[in-house]
Amino acid sequence: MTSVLAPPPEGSGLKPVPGVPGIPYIGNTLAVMRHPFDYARKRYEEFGPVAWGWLLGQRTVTVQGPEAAEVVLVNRDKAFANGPAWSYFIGPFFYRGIMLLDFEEHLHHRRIMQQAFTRPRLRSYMDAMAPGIVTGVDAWEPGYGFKVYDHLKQLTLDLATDVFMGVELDQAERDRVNGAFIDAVRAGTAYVRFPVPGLRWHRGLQARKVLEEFFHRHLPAKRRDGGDDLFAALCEAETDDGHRFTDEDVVNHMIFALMAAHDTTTITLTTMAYYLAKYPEWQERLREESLAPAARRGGPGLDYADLDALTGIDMVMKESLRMVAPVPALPRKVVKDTSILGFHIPEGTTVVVPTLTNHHMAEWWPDPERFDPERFGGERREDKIHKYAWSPFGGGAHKCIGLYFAGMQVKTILHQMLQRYRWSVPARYEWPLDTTSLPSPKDGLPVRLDRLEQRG
Ligand code: HEM
Repeated sequence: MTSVLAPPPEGSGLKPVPGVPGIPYIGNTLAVMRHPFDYARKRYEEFGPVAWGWLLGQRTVTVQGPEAAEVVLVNRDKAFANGPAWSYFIGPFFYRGIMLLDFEEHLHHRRIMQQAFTRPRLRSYMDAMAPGIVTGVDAWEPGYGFKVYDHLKQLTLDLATDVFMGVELDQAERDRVNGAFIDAVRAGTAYVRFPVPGLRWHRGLQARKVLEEFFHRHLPAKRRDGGDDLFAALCEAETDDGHRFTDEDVVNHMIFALMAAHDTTTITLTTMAYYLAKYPEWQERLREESLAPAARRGGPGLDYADLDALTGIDMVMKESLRMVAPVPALPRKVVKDTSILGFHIPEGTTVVVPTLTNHHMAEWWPDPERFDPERFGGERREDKIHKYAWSPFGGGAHKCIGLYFAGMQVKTILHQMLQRYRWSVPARYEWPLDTTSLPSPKDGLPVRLDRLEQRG
């Protein structure tokens, strides 16, 4: 039954937010998680861009389309806060990560962190990352049933240890830290959200302790010796007016950055691999493009300067991020009464920008279910229809600080995959995408992987 979220203040001229809330607390959570696209479409047809319902135990307003996304993400009114919204999911494990800070404090940290993502820094991360990518991809064993998602997840995790931490670890310590990191990430999606020994939430809390102890132990040497890794960069980062991170800040930001970078990059690469398997003509086109810098230089490597020339990979990456946004929804808590597109939004409400489904709205994207990288190319540039139509990296003050890093890492890995292997899936294969947490293929994306003879 339709009901309104809250009556707008008299004389405000605002409209109440409509919706079908469902059973209190439970609401439509299962439908949203299992069938996000159908659910979003139906809701939009019935209520338009702003509607409410119970979601994950909270009164939640979901805003659809780029116009409403812009209001929330740009946040001119400072009415939408990240910390209280994201903390509900990941707070105990990613405590004081930059995405969980707000307003002045967030800006202060962001200005310092920006120093770790400058062009020269990115260039040196890329140099540090390249050998690990070559070795990691080259070690894959061709054959049938090669699980792309699982292998990419392992590769990006190994790279995170090298490029993010820059600490020499023996295998046992590497496994211990990687295991703790995986437990911390998993804990966010625990059903039992309090510490019962042996269950996810408890393991997440234990993992947080392991990670804190690890980074604190290595911090003095990092501060002293520096390096080409993100850990060193955060230790050294300093704004023009002399602000730096404390030891606590560095540890909190490292733990958060590992999480922010790992699954997102893995999902992007897996989606690209999936569509390139389904559309072999695109795979061949990208392979030719990838072989060009290799032929020029006489080796399979890639320079930072080569990245811009990989226009096909860039279009496929953008289209893959449109088809499957790795961060499917951006939650915010309303910290003072405000409005979105003329609707009254009371303090205390949770607001969600559903990036995953926004990218499939027929109102903004022609033939949205079609994989069509050319929509990002030449004259078409369909993303230009609205600044927030394509927003896999979010927007506003919290826009992904690692987006260039992500582009660099994704393109470098794909470049190596294209030169070494051809991969394919059976003609009618459709991947079973799990959307109950961050999107990922339930079957790990099994492909037939064939090794190519190296040219050049
Ligand atoms: C394709 C890969 C990636 C995607 C799709 C992605 C997506 C996002 C999104 C949507 C946000 C904004 C969340 C919000 O507004 O609530 C975000 C924030 C962030 N991302 Fe990424 N990300 C990616 C890769 C990375 C990488 C590689 C790094 C680090 C090297 C990174 C570090 C961060 C950080 C630190 C924030 C918080 C920024 C802030 O709050 O100021 N991300 N990311």
